[in-house]
Amino acid sequence: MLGLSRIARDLCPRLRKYGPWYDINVYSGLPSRQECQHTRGLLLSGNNNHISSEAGRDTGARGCISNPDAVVLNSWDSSYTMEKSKERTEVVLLATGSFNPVTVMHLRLFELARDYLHSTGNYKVVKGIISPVSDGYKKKGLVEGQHRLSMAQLAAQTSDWIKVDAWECLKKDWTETVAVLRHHQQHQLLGKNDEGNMEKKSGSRKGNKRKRDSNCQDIPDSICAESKAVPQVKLLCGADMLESLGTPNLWKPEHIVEIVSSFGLVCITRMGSDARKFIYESDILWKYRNNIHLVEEWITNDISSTKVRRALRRGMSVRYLLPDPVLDYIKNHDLYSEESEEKNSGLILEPLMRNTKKPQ
Ligand SMILES: Nc1ncnc2c1ncn2[C@@H]1O[C@H](COP(=O)(O)OP(=O)(O)OP(=O)(O)O)[C@@H](O)[C@H]1O
Ligand SMILES: O=C(O)c1ccc[n+]([C@@H]2O[C@H](COP(=O)([O-])O)[C@@H](O)[C@H]2O)c1
Repeated sequence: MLGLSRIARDLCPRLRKYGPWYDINVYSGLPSRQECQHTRGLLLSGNNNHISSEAGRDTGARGCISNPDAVVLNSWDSSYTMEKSKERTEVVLLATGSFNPVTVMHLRLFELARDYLHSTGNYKVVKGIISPVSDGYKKKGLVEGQHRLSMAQLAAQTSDWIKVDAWECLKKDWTETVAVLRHHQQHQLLGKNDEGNMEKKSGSRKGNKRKRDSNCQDIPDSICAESKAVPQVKLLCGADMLESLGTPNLWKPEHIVEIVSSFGLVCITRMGSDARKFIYESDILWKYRNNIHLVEEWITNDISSTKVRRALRRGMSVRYLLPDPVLDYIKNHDLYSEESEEKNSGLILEPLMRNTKKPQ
């Protein structure tokens, strides 16, 4: 802890020579991510240390601790620095849901979110993750996780940046979404550190991938090897999922706070849901509204998995609503029928079950 404060103090004069806008002010506690939107610079720490140290008092800029546990320098005057460094905060978009089955609209969510984030000039989306929910979610009509995973994988084959992750889906028990976000954020953190360690071991810096930051020229190698900020994982959802945050006993209030304060949401509008109104009417969401990106889908498209399953049960065509390989998979495995729709019938959805359990 003290070592980190010392490093921060040490770096301050070095950075200041690049301009008066830099100041390092390492806060205790977790600021919301919107305070860290333009993160870049030095990754100083892992683990659960919330560091409290002041290393300068010039007006203008500050560094902050962003979850999970990375200390980064960021600029107060973002527009100036953006122009100067052309660096944008890297983002990983995580979509959770049943994907029962995955539809083309699920893939569209990623494209819409990426376009929007790029258009702000502040973000660079580096990856999209589809994380189908576990069978333990116990939603009515939920077919086996292995099938939902396979279909999602077939759908994602058409994209070079959207991937499917099986971690959540293959667990026997249902995992709360905040834990899925934490898992993927941790994965990003470890990934970056591994990359740094590999470079240190091999002594090489390949191509442009890990180019040394020019602000970092005379900073010790041991720190600069980890100089790229860790991508932020943000939850990607449709407006109906956002509205589900208001369903009594479905989401834990502290999880909602963590999702919107520490991670952030990218929400795509959807017919039948009024996300703006919902945010306005929720004190928690309103407080963190700067960390909720609402993306208008102008080419409205109300494809839903429920409607697709209904059409399949009735022998109606769903071609062009799902990628062809997904359609073939459904046919080959005879996936959706009246019988499959009765799966979990009469069971209580796992989150409701957990949140309404009476204390012993
Ligand atoms: N047409 C759509 N517009 C906006 N968001 C959508 C749309 N379809 C799905 N989503 C979003 O995709 C995510 C995963 O959704 P999910 O797997 O529940 O599919 P779904 O089509 O909403 O299913 P269902 O019809 O059973 O509710 C959720 O965040 C959901 O809001
Ligand atoms: O984390 C929670 O408390 C929580 C409560 C309810 C639902 N979720 C997640 O929200 C998603 C909802 O998917 P779906 O298909 O029911 O719309 C799914 O990924 C669930 O795990 C998450």
